[in-house]
Amino acid sequence: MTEKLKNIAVLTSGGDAPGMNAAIRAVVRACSFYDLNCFGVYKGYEGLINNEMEPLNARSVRNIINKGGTFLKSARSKAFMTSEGRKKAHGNLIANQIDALIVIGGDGSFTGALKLSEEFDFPVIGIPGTIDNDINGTDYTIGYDTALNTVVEAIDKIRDTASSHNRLFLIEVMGRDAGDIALNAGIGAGAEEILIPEEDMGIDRLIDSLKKSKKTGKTSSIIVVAEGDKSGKNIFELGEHVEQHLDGYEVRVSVLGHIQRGGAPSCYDRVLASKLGVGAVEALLEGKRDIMIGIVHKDVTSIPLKQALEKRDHQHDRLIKVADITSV
Ligand SMILES: Nc1ncnc2c1ncn2[C@@H]1O[C@H](COP(=O)(O)OP(=O)(O)O)[C@@H](O)[C@H]1O
Ligand SMILES: O=P(O)(O)OC[C@H]1O[C@](O)(COP(=O)(O)O)[C@@H](O)[C@@H]1O
Ligand SMILES: [Mg+2]
Repeated sequence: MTEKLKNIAVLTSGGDAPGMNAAIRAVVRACSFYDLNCFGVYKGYEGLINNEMEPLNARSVRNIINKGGTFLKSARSKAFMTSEGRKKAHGNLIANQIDALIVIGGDGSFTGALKLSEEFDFPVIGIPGTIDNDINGTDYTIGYDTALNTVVEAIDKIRDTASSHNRLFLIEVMGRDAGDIALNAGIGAGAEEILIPEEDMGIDRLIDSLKKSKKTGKTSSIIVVAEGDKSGKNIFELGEHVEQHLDGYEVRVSVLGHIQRGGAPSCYDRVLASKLGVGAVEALLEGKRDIMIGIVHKDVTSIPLKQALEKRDHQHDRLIKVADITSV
């Protein structure tokens, strides 16, 4: 593909993540460096279907490395889930003489990109951008580090109230299917208990554990609950259950919500995004396609996009033990 590679398109898709702008910037500037044309597609796959794209040059991406969100905007596109939608999207790529598409997004976006490649033999590259960190084959996804820092900062603040009022707080963090944010931010913020989607702790064990830690002299407690936890109760029901079964604490529930997705990216996310953006363009120049560019032990790596969507070995066990030990 190297000889005919001339025009690259880039889009951001799915939930926005801090560092997406830095990734777009790196893609655009790598194109400029290697003398390729870069087109920015607005609103993810929705914009691809509606032909909302324009050329970007090195100056189009000035002053965005420090900004959260994505200036290309993002979308969850229902139309792209249909074969008619994807046909339209492909038609627009061809009409604009695009040779390859770089998709910055999460597992859903990669599934869509893979369909584009399989159905129309169109070259795609994925860059993992999601706060969830739920992608196989990369140690980190863009936005995850920033989200962790945001969550820890928020929990630190809630801890002030928890300890001043001898309260137990249940704090819901994002992560529909992945417990990475809950587990890591939970350990970082010193939570007593952490509930994640990958492991059902069971409500009885939770109550027992809270009773035990109360006996050791704790006067307040923080329970971090991932959005997708498998306790079978939503966080408010869980709060009521805990209040009914545990003496001596007032219980409060706090749902952190979308503050976790916003804000200036951390330095780690900016550097990660820059490495992956450059890596994506260089991979295309090397003739690679249908891969995800990731980071493994500090090295920029590539794996087939299909593999990026496989169930990952999240290695939560060690962290769960660390959480148990450090919250004793
Ligand atoms: N099975 C699928 N087939 C085609 N497109 C998909 C599929 N799953 C997701 N997509 C596209 O990718 C978009 C983003 O996926 P989503 O799961 O919302 O976010 P993320 O990429 O962050 O996981 C969806 O809105 C849809 O347009
Ligand atoms: O913003 P929305 O549409 O409510 O989506 C919320 C979901 O988006 C996320 O923040 C990010 O998920 P994706 O990266 O898969 O889009 C999840 O943690 C959360 O469940
Ligand atoms: Mg996802």
